This record gives sequence, C-alpha cells and structure tokens, in this order.
Amino acid sequence: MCGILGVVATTPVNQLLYDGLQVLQHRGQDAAGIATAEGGRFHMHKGSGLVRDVFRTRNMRSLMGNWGIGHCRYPTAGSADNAAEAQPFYVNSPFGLMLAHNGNLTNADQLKQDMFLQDLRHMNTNSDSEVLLNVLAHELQAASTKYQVDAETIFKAVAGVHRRVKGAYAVVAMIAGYGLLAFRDPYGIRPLVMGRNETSEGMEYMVASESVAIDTLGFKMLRDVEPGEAVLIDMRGNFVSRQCAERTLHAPCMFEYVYLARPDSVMDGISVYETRAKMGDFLADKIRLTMPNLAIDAVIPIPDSSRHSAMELAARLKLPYREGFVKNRYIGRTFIMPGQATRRKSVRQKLNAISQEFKGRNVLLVDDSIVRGTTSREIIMMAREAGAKKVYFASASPPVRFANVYGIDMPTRSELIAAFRNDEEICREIGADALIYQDLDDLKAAVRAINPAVTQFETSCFDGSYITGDVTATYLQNMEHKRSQPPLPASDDQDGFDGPDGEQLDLNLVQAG
Ligand SMILES: O=P(O)(O)OC[C@H]1O[C@H](OP(=O)(O)OP(=O)(O)O)[C@H](O)[C@@H]1O
Ligand SMILES: NC(=O)CC[C@H](N)C(=O)O
Ligand SMILES: [Mg+2]
Repeated sequence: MCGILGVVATTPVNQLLYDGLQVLQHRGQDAAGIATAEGGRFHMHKGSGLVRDVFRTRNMRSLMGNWGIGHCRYPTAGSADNAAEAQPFYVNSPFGLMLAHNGNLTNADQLKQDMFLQDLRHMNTNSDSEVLLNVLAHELQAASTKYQVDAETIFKAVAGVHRRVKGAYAVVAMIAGYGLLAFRDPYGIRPLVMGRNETSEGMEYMVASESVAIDTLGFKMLRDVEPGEAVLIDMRGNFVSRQCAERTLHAPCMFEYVYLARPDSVMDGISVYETRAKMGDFLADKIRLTMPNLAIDAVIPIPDSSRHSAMELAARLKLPYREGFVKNRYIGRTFIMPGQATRRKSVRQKLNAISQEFKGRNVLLVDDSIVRGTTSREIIMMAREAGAKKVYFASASPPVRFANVYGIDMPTRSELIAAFRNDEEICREIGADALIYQDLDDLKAAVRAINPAVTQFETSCFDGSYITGDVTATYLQNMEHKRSQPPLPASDDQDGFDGPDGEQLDLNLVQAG
C-alpha cells in the first residue's frame, strides 16, 4: 500500500498535494514525490523519507501549475532505500507521462522482459510501477493515430493495460497537454476515491487512495473509482469516465479495513471506523462463546489501529476499557518500516506501559492483527513487566498465514508467525496466557454489515486464495527465494538526477539537487 493523489484545480496545486500526502502518510513512510504541470511542462520533486523531510520551500516553489499528482511509498518491489524508485515515474514518449501507483504487479518480471524484447523499452529500476508506466506508454503509443491525444485513445490504452498487466493497481497519471488519468484494476483490490470542489472559477477534481484526503482538503466526496474504470479530467476540469475492463469482480483488499486505512476514511462505501467497531462486536461474541470463564479486569488496546475494535469489544462484554499504553506520537507505523531489527526496536520506542493499569490485573490486550508477531511479543512482555497477573491477547483479524502479493510487503510465509503454527503454538510464541483470533467469516460479516453491496474481498493473507488467479505455488516459491537473497546495494545514482534531498526534475531544464 502506498498513498496516491491527483488534483486538477483552478489555482496552483503544490500546497494541496503536499497537504494531501501528509494526510496519506500512514500508507507509506519511505519515500514521497509530487509532479505538477504548467502548460506542457512537468515539474517533479521526489526523494526518500517522510513527506515533511522530502520537500523544502525551494522544491515547493518549483512545483508550479494547477494540476498534478503525488505519492508516498511503502515499497513492495525493489528496495526501501533507493531514491530512484520513489514515485512519480516519468517517460517522455508518447506525449509525456507521469505515473504514481499503489499496489503490486504479479507479472512484472514477464512484462519487463516482453517490453525489452518486443517494445524496445528500457527499465532503469527494479520498481514494478516503472514497468506499469511503460506498459501504459506503449499502449498509448499503439492506440494513437494522431499527434494529439484524446479521451478515446486514452481509454483504449487503459483497456490494453488491463489486458497485459496482472495484480493490484490503483493509478494516477498525467498526460502532458491533456490532463489527469486515474484507473483501478479490474478487481478493485486497492482503493481509489474521487471528490470535487465547486469554485467560482469552475469545478476542481481530486482522486485519492482514501476519502480522508478529500475531506481534509475541503473537497466533497463524489464516489469510488469502479474496478476496471478509468476517469479522465482534462486541464480545463472536464470529466469523463469509462469502464475499460472486459470483466470485473469487485474484491477490495480486506487488510485495508483491518489495518492499512485511516479509521476516518470511507472506501467502497465502507466506513473503516464502523467496520473496525463491528470487528470488536464479533470478537466479543467469540470470546463469550469459547472462553466464558476468562476473568478479565480490563480491555486494553494496542495503539493505534486496534482502538476502535477494542472499545467496542469492551462495551459488548461490559468490561472496563482502559488506555494502558502511551504512544510516542513522533514514531511512525512499525509494521510498514523496512527491516525486522528497526521494527522491533521501534515498538519499544513507540509504546510504553502505564504500570497503574497493569499492576495485579488480568488484562485482555487487543490488536487489529498479528503479522510477524513483533508487536504482540514486545507488548505482552511490557504488560508483564508492568505487573500484570494474566495477559490475554485478542486479534481483530484471523491468523495471517499466507504471503501478500498485492501491495502489502509480506511476500514470504517464513516471516509470518502464524504460517506454520497453530493457535496454541502462537500463543506460546508471543508469551500470552490465552489467545483469541477473529474468524474469517466473522471478519467478512463485520465489513458486509456496513455495506452489504460488497460481497467479495481479497483475503489471500488469511486463506491463501489469490483472487487474480495467476499466483501459482511456483510464483510464491520464487518470491520466497528472491527475498532470501541478500539485497543488492541501492544506488542513488541510477537515474543520474539525485541530489542530497532527492530528485528534482524540471523537464525542459533538467536540474539536479
Ligand atoms: O505482528 P506485527 O508484525 O508486529 O504486525 C502487526 C502490528 O503492526 C501494526 O501496528 P503499527 O505499529 O504498524 O501501526 P498502528 O500505530 O497503526 O497500530 C498493527 O496495528 C499491529 O499492531
Ligand atoms: N505498496 C505499494 O503500493 C507499492 C507500490 C510499488 N509496488 C512500489 O514498490 O513502489
Ligand atoms: Mg498496531
């Protein structure tokens, strides 16, 4: 998961894109980038780090124009510390294209090879998003019969992308001289929503990973981009859309509702807050049914993401809800940090126990998920150190047993604590006195309770069933193998543009630093 954002406005968009990326920061902490357009000229700045660290005033000043796109990255392909893989990506032909992508392609290697041999295109990084941009460029070239691009040609190109590309992709792209293009894969695995803002100068449009960006930037939520659909907003603010996929099946990623998205977002008509609260209800019922004799003095959430499930669970079980951990507001999300050592260290830096809430008590700790077990292990230890008598642990989602190949960086089963263990073994491994997991059917029911119109979900990390149909055992084995190899050293010089704070690219001027 990454955060993507695109805007066509009536005034300069640099600040709007910056503010929007800050709101989407929870979706990617490793790199950020913004591209804008002014007439036929693109401006771009991108680099490694948080949004606030990547952009300086001088970079912001150079991002001129009334339309643009932004990206914050949580890598699933390539590596975390390679600034050349920060997004957006640019190709100059046809017309001039910029692209930012959330998701992960499952046939990126094949596409890369095809493009090199057939389309004579060179890829300069290990990013699957660069591959996606080049497929779009090739399809646009193939569909174009004129010097000027039009909506018909663009929709034809997106249909070509859907035919060639496999996996998960929510995309915002800029086509020089035309405007903003946004599209979503035929399964709608990653989210993409649209908003608009009526001004005296005309209508402004925004496309974003989550509705929270639309709310906080003063736009009004319009709707979700449909699976397989492409939307186009030209530089004058005219909007058109078209279904470009031959077949679609709406199956949004379940992990968005469990952990990835912000609770104040609504995606695919599903309020993340309400669904997390519902998860708490279902989990409470399971505890009552399967562990009726558990003596619990207090329910304690593991900040941040589990709060709303824990709150509802406590209310349903008529137990006190207590805040037993303080979160350091300056430490980011640990799960999406690169490297296990950093993640482990950051849990201790991020969370600290308030001993008064633990001393002599039996506590039920609630988290949204247990993935590698980094958080649960440390937190249970902290609760005991703080004087807890018994430490029970509940997860608002089922055991994460399978790799994710659609935009969450858990490509190998070996790193997942639940992959080859039963509940009893996991309980022992994390050091809890009892462990309760949500059932998958209940998790689905918790989301459907909020929007019954969405009936299917991408739940591969829980049940090993991959919705796109192309993820074979061999593919997964290759992923395991790739990840077990030591990473290649990242070269910041790959694209020749890198300066100390990232990449500054002013097309027509090409500047570094
Ligand atoms: O089993 P693990 O591998 O530790 O992964 C699961 C944990 O990671 C996430 O928290 P994170 O700190 O990323 O973010 P949050 O503040 O949104 O809860 C998630 O909410 C769990 O607490
Ligand atoms: N998590 C994501 O959406 C990642 C996007 C893309 N696959 C990258 O690695 O940059
Ligand atoms: Mg957490």
